[in-house]
Amino acid sequence: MQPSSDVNRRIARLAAHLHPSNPQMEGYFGLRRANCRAKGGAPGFKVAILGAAGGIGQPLALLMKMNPLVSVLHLYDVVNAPGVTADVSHMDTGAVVRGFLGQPQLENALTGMDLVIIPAGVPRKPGMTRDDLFNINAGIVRTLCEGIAKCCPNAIVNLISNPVNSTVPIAAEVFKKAGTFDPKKLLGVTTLDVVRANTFVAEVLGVDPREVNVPVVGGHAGVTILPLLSQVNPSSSFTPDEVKYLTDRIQNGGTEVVEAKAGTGSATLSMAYAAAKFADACLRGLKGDAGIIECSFVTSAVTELPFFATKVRLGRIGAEEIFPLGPLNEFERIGLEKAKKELAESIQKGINFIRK
Ligand SMILES: NC(=O)c1ccc[n+]([C@@H]2O[C@H](COP(=O)([O-])OP(=O)(O)OC[C@H]3O[C@@H](n4cnc5c(N)ncnc54)[C@H](O)[C@@H]3O)[C@@H](O)[C@H]2O)c1
Ligand SMILES: O=C(O)C[C@H](O)C(=O)O
Repeated sequence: MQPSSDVNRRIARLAAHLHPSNPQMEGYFGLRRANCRAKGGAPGFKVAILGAAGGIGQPLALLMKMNPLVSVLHLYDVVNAPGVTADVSHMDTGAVVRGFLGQPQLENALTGMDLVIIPAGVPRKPGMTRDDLFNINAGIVRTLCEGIAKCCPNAIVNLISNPVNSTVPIAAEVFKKAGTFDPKKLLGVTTLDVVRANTFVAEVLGVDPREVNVPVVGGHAGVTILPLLSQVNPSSSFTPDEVKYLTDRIQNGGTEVVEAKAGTGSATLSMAYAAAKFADACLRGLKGDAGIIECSFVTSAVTELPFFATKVRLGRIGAEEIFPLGPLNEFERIGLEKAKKELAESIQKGINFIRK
């Protein structure tokens, strides 16, 4: 009799021939080498990226594989998941990586996850608004959220797919229909607006962007992106021309990238950075770290709208506290009214997509 470890090794070798590059893929029948490896024993969280083979998904997978709070990383896409999974899984960091390809593997990708990050969907081309993506992305987000409701209803969801002002209401309606909606756990990712605001404000002030924090409230499209320059930390003053320049640039930062990429997509690298920063904040909150505050588009009573982005405190159960807008100046009050008008329509459009 051969010892069973020898037999297993032979089976693994044979399987590697048949399935040479995909030992981490769902459906691989040999030994799961990555799953078998000792991982240094660090406890961590299970994170899934849906749309992991895309422009955002790939660098985000890389950044999440580098996050020491992640113990298991599931990479799901309808195309190219095996290649991205094989590639990322060779990084010598702690997280175990597994790949999942196509709808039949969605449930296994989601089961047991603590955090699900969704960058699945089509990006803009020059001349398009984010709302022009609604027809394709709304259906994608609905399907993925139905999977979350079924397989990991307690997971925190970070929703990146545009138009965020509508996809977050879509996700909320899907979860309500399934009876799993927890408003604290559904977070629209607006971190890129804050990242851009910090960068552009730091340029104007001539300081290091890491020392600047600009609250950006409202939503994630055009005039709904409302930077509160009167509340910049550290406290700073701007001329009216600077306020106008900065507000326009922050509101149109996405379009600036879409135009520069000239038809090949929208922000992917800065977005992956922003998504990884936000996901890390969520994980630190889950772990019990205190004082984690980020802006996010969430279910909110801060205005009369059902969803709104403001600063939130992230904790063990998600967005545990939602902060009010704080004092606004006249320019910001006018901006807020414009933002609310557009937001109301985008939110309703998302709700109607599921209810009607
Ligand atoms: N919230 C933000 O700040 C922000 C910033 C940048 C981009 N975005 C949005 O993120 C989305 C993705 O952008 P990108 O540049 O990565 O696009 P991309 O086309 O490069 O990648 C999208 C990925 O989603 C996958 N996908 C499509 N349908 C899917 C499904 N049903 N299930 C799983 N995966 C699916 C595609 O196969 C692709 O790999 C776009 O909607 C874009 O507008 C949001
Ligand atoms: O602008 C886009 O379409 C992508 C994203 O929302 C962004 O702000 O970069």
